[in-house]
Amino acid sequence: MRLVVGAALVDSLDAPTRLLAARRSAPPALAGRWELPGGKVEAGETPQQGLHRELREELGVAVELGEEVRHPDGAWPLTPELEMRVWWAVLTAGTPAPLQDHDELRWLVRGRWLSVDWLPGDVPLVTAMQAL
Ligand SMILES: Nc1nc2c([nH]c(=O)n2[C@H]2C[C@H](O)[C@@H](COP(=O)(O)OP(=O)(O)OP(=O)(O)O)O2)c(=O)[nH]1
Repeated sequence: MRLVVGAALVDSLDAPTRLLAARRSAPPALAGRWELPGGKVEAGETPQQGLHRELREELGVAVELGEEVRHPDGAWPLTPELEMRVWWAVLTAGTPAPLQDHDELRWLVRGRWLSVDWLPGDVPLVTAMQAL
């Protein structure tokens, strides 16, 4: 099982109102669907280190991580081969730009966090986040 890490990038850790969604540009099977920015953890990295690296590469930003958005079993199942862990995050430097892997970014207002076409594995996750 390969671990994917994602950021629930919001405007405030205490009272989040806006959530950043990113639209994938590749591969063809996933292009056009929305996800949380992030990616696969590499050998020798902690999940948090991998998440900081992915956010720097994909969006050109630095963040502060908050609490983990926990799944009761430890990680959110994505596919038979992939599972994801997610942390709340706020920007500390930079403005997110679709530098890599994405062709559009969108801040979603709370109450409308499910208004984009998320990758299927993200729907239960974003539903749980919005209910917190
Ligand atoms: N980043 C991210 N990936 C997700 C989410 N939901 C979801 O099903 N995935 C899937 C899509 C991909 O199959 C996988 C993440 O792989 P990726 O291709 O983004 O990883 P990566 O940037 O490390 O790229 P690579 O090493 O595969 O080239 O997880 C999500 O919310 N965020």
